Amino acid sequence: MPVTPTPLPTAETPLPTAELHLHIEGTLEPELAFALAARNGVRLPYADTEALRRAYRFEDLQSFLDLYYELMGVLHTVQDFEDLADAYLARAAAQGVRHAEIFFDPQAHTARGVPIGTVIEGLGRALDRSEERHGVSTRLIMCFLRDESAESALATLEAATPYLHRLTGVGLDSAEVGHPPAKFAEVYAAAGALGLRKVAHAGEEGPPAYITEALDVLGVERIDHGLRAMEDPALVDRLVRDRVPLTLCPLSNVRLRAVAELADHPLPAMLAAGLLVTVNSDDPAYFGGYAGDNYDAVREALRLAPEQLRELAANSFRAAFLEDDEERRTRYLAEVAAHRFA
Ligand SMILES: Nc1ncnc2[nH]cnc12
Ligand SMILES: [Zn+2]
Repeated sequence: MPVTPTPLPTAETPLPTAELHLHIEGTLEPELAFALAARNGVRLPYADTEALRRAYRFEDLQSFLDLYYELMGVLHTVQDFEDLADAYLARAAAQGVRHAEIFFDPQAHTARGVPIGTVIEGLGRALDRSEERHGVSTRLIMCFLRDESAESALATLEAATPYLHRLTGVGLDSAEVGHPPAKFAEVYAAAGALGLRKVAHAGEEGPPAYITEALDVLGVERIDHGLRAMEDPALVDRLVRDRVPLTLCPLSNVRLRAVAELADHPLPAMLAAGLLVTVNSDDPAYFGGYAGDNYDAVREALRLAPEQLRELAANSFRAAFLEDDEERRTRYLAEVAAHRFA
């Protein structure tokens, strides 16, 4: 019987990373959307996957969110959510993701009559098998929709209490401008009292003051995006001093026109300022790439050096909610340090 030699790491081995800013509903590829639509008898207002892909032209965050919420109408059963998460984990693993902290938007499903238990159960099934199937460790973060009421967020946290063992933290997403973090002070305090970790989107389209408010009023430990922090030097000093991680999403920023083009992205300036920045994919099915694609794109457009890419990857593991498994964090960091680029 011939023995298959263990392949040596090749130049193509992807950089090992943690993905910390990923909306699972934003991983719904057109092919899976049509398959689930057929399975659930849902009619999509697009002729085929190509017609749907052609709709992926966004003016801003809201124009994306309109399609994002429409398309998730194909998700109904435990199996649908399991299939969605499993497909993401397979793609992420192929691009070097070793650890994924996954956002989901329960209110977008409960508003359509899908119980929160269906969502968490389905995602949980995929996450339970992720290490064995894909070699990816996972955490689950439940997001509140900031353009819904504070009462709705509180009711969502209450509805999630039977599933607390599945949740690592809470987040805040959806339309940012006009919905400042302080609106959600009560639900964040309640989540903290339940032992949940706290993150929030801030400074994607909203002003730097929303970042300050998320830190001061909500007590968040990481800022999702934080792109506009650079407009406030005192805030940058604070974020550097307190080692507050920022989960940047470069391809998302271009698609949603937060930056004109990738070459204009402030990521190199943020690294140079000493900020703990990470690279993530946000909604990869919509924005043209998964985690590894985002690393490849910034490497090329911003001419990042190997040590800068390793720094970004190391930051992702430093910023991960891995306090319950420091041994794993150390192992991942060693993998990053040992990584050699082509
Ligand atoms: N980039 C983003 N900003 C805010 N909410 C979101 N929900 C999904 N993607 C988002
Ligand atoms: Zn996001």
